[in-house]
Amino acid sequence: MSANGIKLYHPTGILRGKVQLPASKSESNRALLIQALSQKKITLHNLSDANDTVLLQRLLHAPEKKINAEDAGTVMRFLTAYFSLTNQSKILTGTERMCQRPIGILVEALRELGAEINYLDKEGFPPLEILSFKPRFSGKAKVKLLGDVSSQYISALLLCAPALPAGLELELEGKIASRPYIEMTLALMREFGVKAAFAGKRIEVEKQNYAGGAFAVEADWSAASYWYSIAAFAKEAEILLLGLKGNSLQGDSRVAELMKRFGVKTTFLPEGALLTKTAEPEEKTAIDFSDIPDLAQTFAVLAATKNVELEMTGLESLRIKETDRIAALQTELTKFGVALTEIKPGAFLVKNASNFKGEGFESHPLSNSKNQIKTYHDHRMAMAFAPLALLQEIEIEDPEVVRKSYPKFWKELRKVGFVIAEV
Ligand SMILES: O=C(O)C1=C[C@@H](OP(=O)(O)O)[C@@H](O)[C@H](O)C1
Ligand SMILES: C=C(OP(=O)(O)O)C(=O)O
Repeated sequence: MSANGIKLYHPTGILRGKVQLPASKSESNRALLIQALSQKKITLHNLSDANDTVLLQRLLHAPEKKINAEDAGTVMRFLTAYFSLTNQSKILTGTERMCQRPIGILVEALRELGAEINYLDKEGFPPLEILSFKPRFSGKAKVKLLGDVSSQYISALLLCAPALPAGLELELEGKIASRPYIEMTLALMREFGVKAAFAGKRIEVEKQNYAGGAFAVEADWSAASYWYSIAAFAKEAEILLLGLKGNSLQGDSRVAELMKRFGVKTTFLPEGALLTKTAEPEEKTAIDFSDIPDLAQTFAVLAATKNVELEMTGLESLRIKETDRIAALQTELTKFGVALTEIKPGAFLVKNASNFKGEGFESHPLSNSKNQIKTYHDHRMAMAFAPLALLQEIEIEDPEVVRKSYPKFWKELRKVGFVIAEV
């Protein structure tokens, strides 16, 4: 699909079928980094087909000096640590947006460890020139860094830590954002025989070698969230998300419990997770997104158009993702008469002024002039708004954007009856 835009709708609102999810890009990218750092043979099964993963796999072993991480945050941050600490001289850049996403906290930590890194444009942002690594610590390296901007800096350092001459001790300062992603990193390290101690705000990793072995990447829970939203919007839904398991390394698996409040039930079957629409949403609820930032857009759009008053906290990191997700949501939700209002720093209230009760598609205030969704180079904008096609025909700009995490998204929508055409 290489259209400027697509229009989509669902003729019946009744959804039954089996759906394929992508494999987790977060797990895939950690596993790929561990594989590159291990001297033993590591076999990875079910790697994600997300562009973020395909890209990392290629760039880890690319002979070129100039490396382009495109719009992939984990790729940019993981490779910065990897090239620095394995002493590979590289120039690391990305899209225009990537060059506006901060990386100073990670670069500072790497410099303290002994990496020579220069900023090629703006201080604190890509592009970077990575020159050399001369360890500055004779014993265990100790670094303090802020934990409230991006957990990807912490994961990047942890993944490379076992290869440092005498291990690493990280002391996290401030709030720890996206904590489940740090836990996922440590779990993946453990999977390959590397132990770490995470107590309070201190994480310690001794010098160790990654063991060989095999690992199968789980299905992606962040991607699953759009299907939950689809189930909530449907008149009737029974959707089987193939391969999705309850006991997951991914923090975003919390979507299963949270979506009960929006009337979607999950039943774990041997084949995957069965989503069933059982009720209409609660009228008012609150969710803290500090641990689950990638779910924020899913819930904001769902609450907004289902007339749920939703208090969203822990949104501090949303302005430095693929786009300023707060601004993007505010602009697009206004089209539905919904305000996303800041009530204190990092906290927002979703409130629908149009009194729509979510009862049916004809009565929805979404009028033809308002049904064009802009996506701002952000895959999650496209996927979070797509379920609105169950209410009325909508247009989504730049459908290709989903390739970052879920290239087959539109194909899977078609399988359960969505009608999609290029515009
Ligand atoms: O480590 C990871 O795989 C990720 C961590 C999170 O980023 P932050 O730690 O920057 O919030 C998340 O938003 C991103 O999609 C993936
Ligand atoms: C924020 C995301 O990705 P990244 O930070 O890795 O670009 C995301 O996938 O929503």
